[in-house]
Formats: sequence, C-alpha cells, structure tokens
Amino acid sequence: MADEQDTDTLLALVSSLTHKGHSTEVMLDALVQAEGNPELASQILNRGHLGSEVPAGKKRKRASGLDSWLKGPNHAKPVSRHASSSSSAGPSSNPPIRKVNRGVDLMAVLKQPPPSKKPAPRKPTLILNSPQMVAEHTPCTMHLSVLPLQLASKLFYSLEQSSRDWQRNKWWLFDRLVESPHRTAFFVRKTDGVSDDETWHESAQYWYNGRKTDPPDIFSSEMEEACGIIERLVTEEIRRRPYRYPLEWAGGDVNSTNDLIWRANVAASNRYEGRNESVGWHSDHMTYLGPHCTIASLSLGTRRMFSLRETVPLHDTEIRGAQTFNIPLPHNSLVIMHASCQERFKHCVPPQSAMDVYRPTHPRIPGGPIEPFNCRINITFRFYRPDFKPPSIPLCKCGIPTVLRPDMKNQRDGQEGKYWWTCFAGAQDDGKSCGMWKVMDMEAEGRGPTVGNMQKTEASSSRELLIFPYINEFVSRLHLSEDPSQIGFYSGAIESVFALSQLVAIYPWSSLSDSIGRRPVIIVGTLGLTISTLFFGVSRSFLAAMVARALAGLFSGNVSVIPTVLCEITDPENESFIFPFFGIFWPLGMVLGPLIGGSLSDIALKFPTVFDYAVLKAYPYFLPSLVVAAINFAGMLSAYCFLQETLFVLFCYTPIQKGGLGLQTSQIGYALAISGVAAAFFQLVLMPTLLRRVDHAKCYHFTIAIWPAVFVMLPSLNIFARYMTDETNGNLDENASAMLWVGIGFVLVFAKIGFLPYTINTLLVKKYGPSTSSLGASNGLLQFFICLSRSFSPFLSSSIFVVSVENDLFMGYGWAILLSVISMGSIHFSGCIMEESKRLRS
Ligand SMILES: O=C(O)CCC(=O)C(=O)O
Ligand SMILES: [Fe+2]
Repeated sequence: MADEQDTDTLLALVSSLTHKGHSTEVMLDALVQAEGNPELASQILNRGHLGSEVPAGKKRKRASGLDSWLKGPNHAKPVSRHASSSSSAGPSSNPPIRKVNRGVDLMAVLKQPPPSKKPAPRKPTLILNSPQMVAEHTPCTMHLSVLPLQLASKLFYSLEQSSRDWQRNKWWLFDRLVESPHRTAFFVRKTDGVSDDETWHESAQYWYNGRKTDPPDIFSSEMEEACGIIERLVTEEIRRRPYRYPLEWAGGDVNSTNDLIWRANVAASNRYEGRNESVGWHSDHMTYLGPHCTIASLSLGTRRMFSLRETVPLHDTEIRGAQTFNIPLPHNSLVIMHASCQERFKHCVPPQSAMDVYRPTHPRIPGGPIEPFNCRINITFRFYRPDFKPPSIPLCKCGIPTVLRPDMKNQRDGQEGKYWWTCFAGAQDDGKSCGMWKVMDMEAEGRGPTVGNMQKTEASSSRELLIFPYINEFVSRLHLSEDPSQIGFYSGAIESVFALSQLVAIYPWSSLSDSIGRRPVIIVGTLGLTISTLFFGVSRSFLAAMVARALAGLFSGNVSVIPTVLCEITDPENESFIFPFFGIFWPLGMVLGPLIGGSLSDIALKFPTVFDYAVLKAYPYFLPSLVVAAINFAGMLSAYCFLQETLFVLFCYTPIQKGGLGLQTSQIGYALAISGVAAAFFQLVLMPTLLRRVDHAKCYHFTIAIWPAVFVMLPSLNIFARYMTDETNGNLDENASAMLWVGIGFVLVFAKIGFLPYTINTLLVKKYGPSTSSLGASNGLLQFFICLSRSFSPFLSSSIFVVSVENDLFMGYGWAILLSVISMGSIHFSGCIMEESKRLRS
C-alpha cells in the first residue's frame, strides 16, 4: 500500500509519529534513509539517529511513493530546496488527513484496512511514446502539433515573458509554510461569464491555496485562440469515447451558439525552469470541476516527462499491481485527461537527470535570432461547472470552502464511488485542519444536470444483473484491455467455455443416466453447478472466471437428462402441455434473473449503511451469484440458459456510434426481462396450441425461418438510434428513445419465436428416435449438437460483430449479413427435416 501514498501523505505520517516538530527537509531526509518507510523514518527521528545507519534488519522494508518520486523515472536527484508536494493542485486526493499534528489517530485514517493478502507486485514503468500507447494504457489521449506552429511559438514567447514573475504556490505543511517547486498562474476566460462574475474569483483565490489574490488574469488573445482549437479537439475526443460517465456535466452550454460538448472557462498554468523543477504526485481537486472532469493540458517549450500512476482500488490490490506510465511531452502537444483520470490516476512532472534545450520554430521578433530555452510552460484548460460555483461549496469548521476529493481507494473504474468534501488544511490557520469530512451527495446538494441524469430519463439507475447482462461490465472491470471494443472477445470466451465444457460432459452424463439412473445424475450435476456459480461470483481474474464457467458447464452437462425424463413421463396425450411447461423454466429464469440480480449486484455500494460487509464490497457479484446458485439448487437449471444471447447483449452494450445501442446494463436487463415474458407467453400459450394443431416438423421449420429477419432488424435499430442521436450531447430525446424501445421490444418478442425449436427438437427425437431403450443416448446426442453449436456460436458471433464493426465491413453491418446467410442455411436443413417427417408418416 505504501506505494500508493504520495509524498505529502508520507510526510504527514512521519509528522504524526514523531514526538517533536521537524522541518520538511529533515523529515524528507529521514524518509530517504528509511527507504520510504514512514514508521522507520519516525523512529530514526525520535532516536535522533538522522545521518546514521538504518537499523539492521529493517533495510529490506522498502517500496514507497517517496522513493519513486525522489528517484523519478530517470533516477534524478531529490530536490530538497522546495516542498515535494503537489503544489498547484493542492494536497493530493488521498483519504482525508484529519487532525494533522495529533498523532497516531492519523494512521488509522490513512491506513485503510490492510488487504488480507499480499498486494500484487507493481509492474515495471512503461514509456508511452505514441498517442496510440497513451490511449491504450491510460484514460488520457495525447495529441501532437495541436496548434499552428506560429501560434504555438507566439503563445510560448508571451507566457515565457510573463511567467518570470508568476508566484510559487505556498501552503502550510506541519507548522511550516512551504512553496511549490515551480511557478504557477491562474486565468479566467472573458467570454464565459467567469471573469465578471465575482463569485468565481474566489476559486482563483483557492487555486493559490486560500491566500488572497488580486483578481485573476484574463485569457490573452493567443490563449483564447489556442483554447478555441483545443475545445474542438476535446469535443471530438469525448464523442469518440466509448462511454460517458454518469457524473459528467451535461448541462447546456453557457454560450450555446456552437455544438461543443466541452468548453474551458479557466486555465491554470505552470512554469518549470530547468530539469529540477517539478510537481509531485497528485490528482487535481475537483472542487469547482465536479466529478468525472475532463482537463486539457497543453505543453510548450522543452520536452518534459509527464507521469501517470493508477491508484489501484483496495478490492483489486491482490490481483493488479500499480504501474507507472511516462509520457514524454514535446512542445505543442496536448494531453487530455479524460473523465475518470482524476478518480483513478495520479500524475506528476518529475525532476529529470537530463533535458534538451528547446528552440522555437520562429524568432521572437521577425528576422531576429532564435534563442534556446530550458523551461517548459504548461496550460491546463479546465471547465469550472456552474453547478459547482463557489457559493455552493460547503464550508468547513475553519470557515473556509472545503475541497472535493474522490475516494480513489474504493472506486470501480471511476464509474462509481464516493467523493468527499474535506477541510482544506493548508489554506489558513497555519495548516491545521478541523477534520471536516463529508460525503458529497449530488442529488441532495442539487447538482447537475449530468450525463447520468439524462440517461435516467428512460430507465431507473440501478446497476444490474446476472452474469450475462453484466458479463461485459465484469470483463471491463478486469482491465484485460483498455480498448472497450475488445470486451466482446473476452466475454465471448467466458461464455463459450461454459458451452464447450458442457458439450464435453453431455454424452458421459447421458450414458451414465442410462446405467445408474436419472435422479443421481440430476442431483450431482445441480449441486456442482451451484458450487461453481458461487465460485464465479467471487472470481476476480479472467482465469478464475473461465475456470468457474468451465466447471459450471461440466456440471450442467446433465441438461440432456431432463428432456429424457420428460420423454419417459409423457405420452402423446399430455406431451403438448408438459414440454412447453418444462420450457417455461428458462424464460422464468430470464425474467427473475435480471430483476433479482439487478437489485443485488454491487449492493454494498447501493445501500452502504445496511450492507456494510467487506465481502460484498470486494465481490460485487457475489450476492447475485448466491441467489442464482440458490435458484439452481432449487432445480431451475437456469444456468443452462444464461449465456444464450451473447450477441444481443453485446449489440445493446456497444455504443451507438460503434454500431450498437449504447444501453446501460440496467436497460439490457429490462430488455431481457421483456423477452423473458414473451418467451413465457409463447411457451405456455402459443406452443401448446401450435403443437396440437400443426405438425411438429412443420413448426420446427417455420419457427427457424424467423432468424434471417431478426438479423436484419437489429442493425435497423442502430440506424434509427444513430439518426436520432442528438449531436450536442450524444443522447436520444424522449420520443426517440421511446420509439427505440418499441423497436427493441418488437425484435425481442419476434426473436423469441425463434427459440421454440429448442423445445420442439426434443419432441422430434422422441417421435422419430430409433428406440425407447436408447432414448437417453439419443437425447444426449441431440443436446451434444445443440451444445456444440453453442460452444462456438457466442464467441463466433461476438467476434464477427467486433470484426465487422471495427473494420467497417458493409458499413459496420457485415455481421448482420453474414448471420442472416448462416441462418438461411439452417432453414434449408429444417426444410429437409420436414420433408423427411412427411416421408416417414406416409
Ligand atoms: O505540468 C503538467 O503537465 C501538469 C500540471 C498539473 O498537474 C496541474 O497543474 O495540476
Ligand atoms: Fe495536476
């Protein structure tokens, strides 16, 4: 855990553990000697050992944020002149530091419950040399040569000049006023009602850590021009993102004459002189930016390294080590820290051991010489949200506005998790904190509108579901790939492994049931399925999920035995009722599954006061799995049916721009519940009538013939959604989404007719099978082939979908064409079956 702590936190720990006050430099030295271990550092200071050897035997205890910060990616020397802190961004977003200077109590707050097992080792630092690599590994995008060269030079020259007397940010760190190891300035934009709104000036004051400032500077004409270019670029990049986060701002544009979805109204600028000036690990405060903010950071001048490091949430520390990413940022490059970056990552500009000088492309004055520079100037363009205006920020007991920090240790991919209002220790009162700490509540505090509010208009917000609606979310939380379009491959694999192992197990179970009897086979299989479903609920790696699903598949290989039992207990009189009745179990599972599972997944986050159990926090899918396991145990065998509609779920989950419907998991759950109701209706009402009146083989043929039509209807839903998407906010309006839901309902109901053959084929086997003594084996063979196709079809269909969407085959709809063609093949075969049955009857 120490490796997640930034320098401020380590210093805070040392200070709290030492008897008398020490200067920052002294504490830093002690930390260096103790190799970053705060306890050891405090012992050194308490014994007055500074400068002597670290006690023997303790030497191995290393690994600290300080250590890596001091050494930096290039093992530069520590800068002891200035404070190590995050400076311009204020204290970093670690858990709140309460009662600074009041001893051990701080430890309890900072040291959250230790992980029960060893944390996963940290991965080696990776240099991200290209925009592709940055996008792949971080929630940032990098853009090179963003401004016209001349504008970039002009902006550099003007800021280089003015920044010579920018201030160093100052703040209190344990009885000492310390200053940042770089210069900083804060600007507001004229055009956005920020520069003339007095209330916003307060935010500039808090940029400088609470010290009174003159009114902030206004954007210069060059900054204004650069900002316009950057706003368009950021808007494009946000549109390109696979999903928007629920707490992102979605309100109207202050200046609504254009279609920008991101605007900047303030900028914070830093000047780093030489190779030693730096900014420590921190994540930017969100006080006025709000959660899930987007920050665009323009670099000018010498190339410096920008480092990012993920704060691995507590529940993942055993499976995932933190990794540091270094991005070299040349002149005129832009890094966009997208939504969730401040929640999940810390960033810094470390001191470097070496640095190139920078020569602008244009002279300062036409015809003049081109001078070399050794400073970097960066401008972070930011959007201060109207719903986080200074008057709306809660005050702490010190009487000053609090700061907003994310709970980095307990977030889930930055998608959810808490935010705290905490005392801004450091601003006043010699840095003493009042310990104020309060959870932010968007709704109660009347904040918004957010992207989440917009999405909620058509469905309620809870995050849902049993394995197959949430399988994509599950996979995305495993961080197998940062590229969301790859999710389908992994979820397809998890689903296929179930069917594949079921396939292997079917025939052995069937023959076993012919010899030892049906009952033991059903009981053992169901029990095994129950246990493996529970195992899935606690799996937190791809391998564990695969193993759990493989075991579930092996145990559910007994599915073929149930139709056999049905065949044995039915006669021609009652079969047209009993078979559909058996068929009701899976639609029932489909209706109940999403609804029960939906309210139970992530329960600890939804009802933190009632379900405050570590196990539920660590394993968000445990409770739904438990319930599913219980249902299995009750004999529903719903697991058999969970994993059928991979393609449909993937289609729903994929963003509209990428060819899907961009639905939330909750909405996918509702869609599946609708289809479950439809399936129940067909099984109980339509099927019995149909089977009594129409020849079974004919029924089989005509219900299979539904499929090509279904595969043509799905893309038309996407075309509709695409056409109706509001360009400015990426959402559908109420009418459009109502129409879309009618369409989804229609397709789902229609597709359910296509599932009737699953029941009919057992009847056909019973009617035309070779003999009653081999009924078990015949059904085994039937289930074997059903299963064979299921074992590769989820993977195949989701891969076909991903490949055709990614490569824009037939405008991205190649999957629909191919799957229609394949299903036409099956119509041909069901036609043959129909002919054959006619022949046998005549
Ligand atoms: O200089 C940089 O690129 C980063 C600056 C920064 O992190 C900040 O101003 O918050
Ligand atoms: Fe920052």
